[in-house]
Amino acid sequence: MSEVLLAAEGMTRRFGGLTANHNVNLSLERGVLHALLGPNGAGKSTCINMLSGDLPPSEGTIRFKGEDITGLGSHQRSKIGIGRSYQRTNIFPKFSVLENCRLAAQSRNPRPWRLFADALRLADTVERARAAIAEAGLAGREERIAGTLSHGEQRQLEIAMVLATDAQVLLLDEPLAGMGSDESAQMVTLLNRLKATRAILLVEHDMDAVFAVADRITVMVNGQVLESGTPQQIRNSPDVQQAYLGHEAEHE
Ligand SMILES: Nc1ncnc2c1ncn2[C@@H]1O[C@H](COP(=O)(O)OP(=O)(O)OP(=O)(O)O)[C@@H](O)[C@H]1O
Repeated sequence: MSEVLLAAEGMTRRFGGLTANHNVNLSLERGVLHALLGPNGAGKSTCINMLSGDLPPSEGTIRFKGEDITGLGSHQRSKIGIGRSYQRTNIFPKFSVLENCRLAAQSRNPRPWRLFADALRLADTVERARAAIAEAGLAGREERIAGTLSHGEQRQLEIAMVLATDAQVLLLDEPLAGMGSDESAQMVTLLNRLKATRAILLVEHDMDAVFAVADRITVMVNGQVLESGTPQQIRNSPDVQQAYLGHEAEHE
């Protein structure tokens, strides 16, 4: 049985006269990697920003496990299990891998200012950080200074930081950006592993990777959902082909 964790209903966002998302319906299920595709400016980042709580929708409802969370900000959403990574790497480069993840794990504690008075909670936070590091494929790198990691490892660290918050929904904004083919392949393997127990939304430009890893694909154009379906349905969709060909033609 599918378990819908996060769902957007009629989600709309206007910036002045521009409608960046119009009546978007999207649902993310546990065990499913859902990719969001679309040409530049289609509205993908706006969509992910509304799901993460970084941006309030102008209209529509966002539900987590059936409950209306439209009014919650990103910090509150992180605490209930909705985590996101950003387009640009967002780590503390001078801190170790473990410290980065411990800070992320700590951010979920209800009273972080009591942390140092509470040895048990500290141990729990470190434990969670270590587990996240291992799950993201960085075991053995705990003491490395984050800024000295390779680009690919830094993106893995970003994911480890999201995992350290105990996120059940992962909203990932271009985790493959700037990666070479070996690094991309590793990230694809990692995403495949992570989706078994979580719901993932992946915004990504690398089509090969998307088709290799996605169970479901939604294509946005001009702020609207053009098509949503299995990779096979999307690949064969005349509307999607038209949208992408049309877009490429603009750049010729
Ligand atoms: N804060 C903002 N203020 C005004 N307009 C914005 C803002 N954020 C996004 N937009 C506009 O909304 C539209 C959708 O942008 P968005 O960044 O969501 O697209 P995208 O699909 O993520 O693009 P890309 O692939 O280039 O990241 C664009 O026309 C963009 O200029």
